[in-house]
Amino acid sequence: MVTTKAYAPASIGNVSLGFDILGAALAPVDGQNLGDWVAVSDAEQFSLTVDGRFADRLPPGTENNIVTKCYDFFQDALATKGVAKLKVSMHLHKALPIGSGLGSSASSIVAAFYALNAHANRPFDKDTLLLMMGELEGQISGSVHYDNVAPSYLGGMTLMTGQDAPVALCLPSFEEWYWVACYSGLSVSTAAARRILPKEFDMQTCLTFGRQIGVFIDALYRGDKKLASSVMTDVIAEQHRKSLLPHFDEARSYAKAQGALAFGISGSGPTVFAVADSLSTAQAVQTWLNEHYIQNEDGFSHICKIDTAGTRVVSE
Ligand SMILES: Nc1ncnc2c1ncn2[C@@H]1O[C@H](COP(=O)(O)OP(=O)(O)O)[C@@H](O)[C@H]1O
Ligand SMILES: N[C@@H](CCOP(=O)(O)O)C(=O)O
Repeated sequence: MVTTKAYAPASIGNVSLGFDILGAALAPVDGQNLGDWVAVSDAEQFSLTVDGRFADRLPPGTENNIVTKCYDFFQDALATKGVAKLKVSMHLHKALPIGSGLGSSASSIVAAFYALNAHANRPFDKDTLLLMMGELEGQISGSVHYDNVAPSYLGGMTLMTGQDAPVALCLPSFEEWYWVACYSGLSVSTAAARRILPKEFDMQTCLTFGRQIGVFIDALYRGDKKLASSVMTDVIAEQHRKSLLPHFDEARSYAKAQGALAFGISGSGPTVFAVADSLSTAQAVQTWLNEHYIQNEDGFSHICKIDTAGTRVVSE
């Protein structure tokens, strides 16, 4: 029996300054995995099995799992191309908590499409796959956005173009930066956290948003860490979402007092992230978050670097 297994890393959507258009993939510095994996095996009949720390939080019923929806979507796309359907079963290892702000649904979606495409000898190119991933992410979160699927798939820090090809651009990132990600253990629905946002923003906010993105990209390319971190603030979502995140303001105050370069909500939360330029600062922030931000036994934190590899086929 041939099996293809793909791992897709967790990601930080928005990275504070780039609502829906900027994302970053995460790799814990201790070498642990932080992401879901999906295996595709030859089989006469489709089935989906699940395991992993957060498998019991998935909606009951195979048909309600986003991985099954990816399978259906992929088969339809093969049919449109005139390619025979795949005869496979799938297995999801659900390591990321649902509604965490770590791109949990994106991780499952990306691992599923990547494994299906690899198993089928890669009938779809990168951009076509990314469009499929975005479509499925949109089905689950209320609107199509690529800031989790793109970094999880491509690795690194990615900027969305709004085009069909290329869907996303890979940006440089600072190798020296540590990214502390702390999940509180609560669940925040991305769809609900999107519904509470205003439908329109004033001129000043639009100008700040555009200026920040422009300055950030320029600073990344010139290697100007100070300028890059100075524009990592959120003028779109944070003020509306932080009421969903107990101890958010205290966490930021502590992180900044310790010397963190930036602090914000990861995706729609409740995970928060801090950027530090030394391991000792990252560790101090992590210790505080573990003691004060985590709310229950589901919570956890990791000190990460940017995962530059993105989704990959892994062995059994
Ligand atoms: N494999 C899966 N991984 C994550 N969520 C899934 C999966 N399959 C179905 N779901 C459902 O999709 C929704 C994802 O919620 P969302 O708030 O977008 O999570 P996240 O922000 O962590 O991606 C939840 O209602 C969850 O039950
Ligand atoms: N740009 C999206 C990102 C959502 O990320 P998630 O990890 O919470 O699904 C948003 O901010 O709504």
